[in-house]
Amino acid sequence: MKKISIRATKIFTFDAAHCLPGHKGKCANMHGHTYRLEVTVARNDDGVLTDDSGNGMVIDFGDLKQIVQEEIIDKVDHKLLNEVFSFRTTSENMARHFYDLLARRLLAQGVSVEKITLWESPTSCVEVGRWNS
Ligand SMILES: Nc1nc2c(c(=O)[nH]1)N=C([C@H](O)[C@H](O)COP(=O)(O)OP(=O)(O)OP(=O)(O)O)CN2
Ligand SMILES: [Zn+2]
Repeated sequence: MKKISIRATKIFTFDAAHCLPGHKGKCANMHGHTYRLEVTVARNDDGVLTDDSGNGMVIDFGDLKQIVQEEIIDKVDHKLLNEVFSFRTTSENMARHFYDLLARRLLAQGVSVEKITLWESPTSCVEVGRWNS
C-alpha cells in the first residue's frame, strides 16, 4: 500500500528581463517574462508537526513566503537576469538554482523541497525535483 504524504505549495510571480546569447530564435534578443514560481515542500518525516510542540503544518505558509521572498524574489524581480546570474538564464538552470537555494535554507527546519516548477510563459514550464526512478 502506498504511504500517505502531505505536501504544501506556495506560488509566486516575478517580472524579469533576459536574453539567451546564441539562441537560434528570437530569445537571443532582450525580452521579458512574468515568471510563475511554484514551490512544493514536505517534512522530512512526510507528515506535519503534530506533537505538543507542533503546529499541524508542513511549514507555515507565511514563513515559506518570507524565505522564498528573501532567497529568490528579492534578487530577481524587475532585474536583468543576465546580470544576476553567471549561468545561462534558461528556465532549467534557474529552477535548479532555486531548488538548491531553498533546499539548503529549509534543511535546518526538517523541510525538504519536493518540487520547483518555473513557468516562463503560460505555455512553457520546467520542473525540478526528486522523482522515483
Ligand atoms: N527548454 C527551454 N527552451 C527555451 C527556453 C528555456 O528556458 N528552456 N527559453 C526560451 C526563451 O527564453 C523564450 O522567451 C521562451 O520561448 P517560448 O516558450 O518558445 O516563447 P513563445 O512566446 O514563442 O511561446 P509560445 O507560447 O509557443 O508562443 C526559448 N526556449
Ligand atoms: Zn525568455
